[in-house]
Amino acid sequence: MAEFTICFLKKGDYILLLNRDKPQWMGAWNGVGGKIEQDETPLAGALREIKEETGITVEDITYKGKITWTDGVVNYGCMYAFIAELPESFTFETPIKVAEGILDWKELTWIFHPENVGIADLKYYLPTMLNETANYDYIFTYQDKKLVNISSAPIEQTSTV
Ligand SMILES: Nc1nc2c([nH]c(=O)n2[C@H]2C[C@H](O)[C@@H](COP(=O)(O)OP(=O)(O)OP(=O)(O)O)O2)c(=O)[nH]1
Repeated sequence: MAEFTICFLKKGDYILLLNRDKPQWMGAWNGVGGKIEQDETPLAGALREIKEETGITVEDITYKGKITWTDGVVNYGCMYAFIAELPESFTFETPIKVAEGILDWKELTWIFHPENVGIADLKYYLPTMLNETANYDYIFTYQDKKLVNISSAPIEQTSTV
């Protein structure tokens, strides 16, 4: 089962999102992240992808839960989600073109606007991750490439990755 990370770099009411040049979520705004390498922990993978895709070294990063993709029978992949808080004094000029696409700071109200058709499926899990200290295991069920069901259950508060 392929394992990925998805990371949200947050500064105040803004999140640094990536509009990807390639699948998955090609052309849509999403967190940064990628495939976890062999013998790499999810946290190490998240820190590596953040550095590779943005050049930023984060210090304050928190594991926020796991999203598993299933067809209802077989789990075919998952991603570990992280939020990294950046201090108000941190500066990173955007928009900026990087190897994977375009990085830009996006305001939370823009990201979660009901008319916004340009974002990945983060509206289903990111609000809870931003607002709650509890972590959840999310199960996303796809049929014919369409998301047909989402369920979530709390993860042990002490869980680390
Ligand atoms: N595979 C997959 N990734 C997803 C989905 N939804 C979602 O937000 N993602 C995220 C997880 C990763 O942050 C990103 C996909 O990463 P990627 O395939 O570009 O991985 P990578 O950077 O290691 O790519 P590569 O160098 O191996 O081509 O998209 C999904 O449904 N499937």
